Amino acid sequence: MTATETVATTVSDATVVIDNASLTYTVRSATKETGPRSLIQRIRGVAGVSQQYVDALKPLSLVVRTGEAVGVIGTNGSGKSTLMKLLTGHLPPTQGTIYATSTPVMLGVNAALVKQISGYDNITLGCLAMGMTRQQVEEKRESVIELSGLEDRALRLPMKAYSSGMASRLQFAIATSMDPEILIIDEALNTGDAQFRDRTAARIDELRSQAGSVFLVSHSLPTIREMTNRCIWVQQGELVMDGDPAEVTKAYHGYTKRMAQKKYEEGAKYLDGIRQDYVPQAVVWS
Ligand SMILES: Nc1ncnc2c1ncn2[C@@H]1O[C@H](COP(=O)(O)OP(=O)(O)OP(=O)(O)O)[C@@H](O)[C@H]1O
Repeated sequence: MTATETVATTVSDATVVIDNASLTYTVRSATKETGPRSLIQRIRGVAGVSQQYVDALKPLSLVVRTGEAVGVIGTNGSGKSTLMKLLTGHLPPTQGTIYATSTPVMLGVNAALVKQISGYDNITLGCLAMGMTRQQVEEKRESVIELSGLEDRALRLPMKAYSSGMASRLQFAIATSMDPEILIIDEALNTGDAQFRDRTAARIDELRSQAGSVFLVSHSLPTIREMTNRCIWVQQGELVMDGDPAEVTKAYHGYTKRMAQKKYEEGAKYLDGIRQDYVPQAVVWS
């Protein structure tokens, strides 16, 4: 990294501003010490626990503007989910600051729906949990049902009887019912069928056109190309590329292909080249 590009940030068009934010996890684990001394120390809480630090995200800055659907790619463990958790406020950054015009709504594999109650009841609960009034829930109910694409018979069943694709459909319909200004989709599309993917693509376009922003974390490069208009590549906790989805996914594929062929040295060199070309952003308020 040789230079830093200054990004003038006007409040009028930015939905998310990440200003030099990083995240280090602290992992505590039991050590393998044995013997009477270590037992006493353990009881006293002064030994037997070691602490490790994982730099999941190195300091990064990013400005996302209205109308952008940002694809987030990177190999396993590269820091994508950690970045999304910072955006939603599930984790505070170790350093730096994150600003958002409204709280991002996360639609992920773990989105909370209650397995024991029916799809219909989950619509009510989910919408209420997102802050709707009873009247707003009733007004939205039909559109949520329609977007989910689930039939009356399925919606009457407890959610524990749903396939993962059916659950994803319902999660998606509930999470987007509030027209969130910032929507984060973390791998939730992987379980859906073609019809669900088409509905999702249409809904993403709709949200973007209402001056919102969407983040889409996915390992599927065609999905990223199809559904986003900007793509960031996070690798080993670092933002290494940011740009047109076709270009970024092509470069990423160049890296993963080499690694899959066990050309590790060549892959590392290739990644270094990508890193060198990336001009990090620095946020300056104007
Ligand atoms: N709760 C945690 N405690 C400690 N380390 C963690 C925790 N969660 C993630 N990590 C570590 O942080 C790094 C980034 O993980 P993260 O889940 O953000 O990656 P990811 O890009 O989303 O991966 P994947 O594609 O596999 O979902 C990894 O090294 C991971 O081991």
